[in-house]
Amino acid sequence: MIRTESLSVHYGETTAIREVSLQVPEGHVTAIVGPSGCGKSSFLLTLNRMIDLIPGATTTGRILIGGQDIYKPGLDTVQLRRRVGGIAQKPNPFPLSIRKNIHLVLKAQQNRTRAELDEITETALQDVGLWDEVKDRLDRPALQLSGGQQQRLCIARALALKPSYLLMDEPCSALDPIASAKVEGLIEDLRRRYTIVIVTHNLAQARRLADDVAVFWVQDGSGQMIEFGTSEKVFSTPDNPTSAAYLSGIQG
Ligand SMILES: Nc1ncnc2c1ncn2[C@@H]1O[C@H](COP(=O)(O)OP(=O)(O)OP(=O)(O)O)[C@@H](O)[C@H]1O
Repeated sequence: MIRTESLSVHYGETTAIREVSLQVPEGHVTAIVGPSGCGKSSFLLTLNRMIDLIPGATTTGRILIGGQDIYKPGLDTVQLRRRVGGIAQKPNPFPLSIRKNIHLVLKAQQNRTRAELDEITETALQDVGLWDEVKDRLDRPALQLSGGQQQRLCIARALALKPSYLLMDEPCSALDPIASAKVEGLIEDLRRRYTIVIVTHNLAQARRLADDVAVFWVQDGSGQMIEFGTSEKVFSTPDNPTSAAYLSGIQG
């Protein structure tokens, strides 16, 4: 389970998100929705401490993942990021071959034979439904793949590290509708095997994919969570009038 307790993110003097407390149960897909600038990406960046890499960014509050406080002093952030994988908005394969994209992330951490690396690569590519499309061109540049294939390769690269949690920041927004539907279908396949937090502007997608939905909104100058519940509850009978208007497409 991922659990945030009164989590705030500050960029210098500005508070981007204020006191967000939510729980993501094991095996669930939780969608974070809300208008631009309400702190969705900032929230996601805290969950594998990628926010540490942004100059001037600080966090307060607590985050527990699998019961462990991920901000406790001395925590190994490399290990954390293996366990909590991130998928970016724009596909970002390394400018290397398809095979090397996966070998590289594995090699960085442990000694494996080439045969073992190839086996993990095949499994990861099969997991994202890409194996049949690329098995005859594994040594060709990853950048020659279509956008949707590149995004699935990036998901395969994350899966090769055997994470338990996946963070996805608008993983379909840079893709055309067909590629987007494929990636969405893939997320559907990954659910239950992984605990997923996905940021999306696509409310229909949130409704289709998510078990739980959190609505973020800027209030008093900072992003806050104004609604949280099961997808069914949030989309049918939201408690907060602002999120009700947003979810019905009237506002935002
Ligand atoms: N590196 C940064 N330095 C300073 N302010 C930042 C930085 N990154 C984000 N912010 C500010 O923090 C607030 C939240 O931004 P964030 O990107 O988390 O929102 P978002 O909901 O993900 O937006 P979008 O949907 O447009 O991606 C915004 O006011 C933004 O300008």
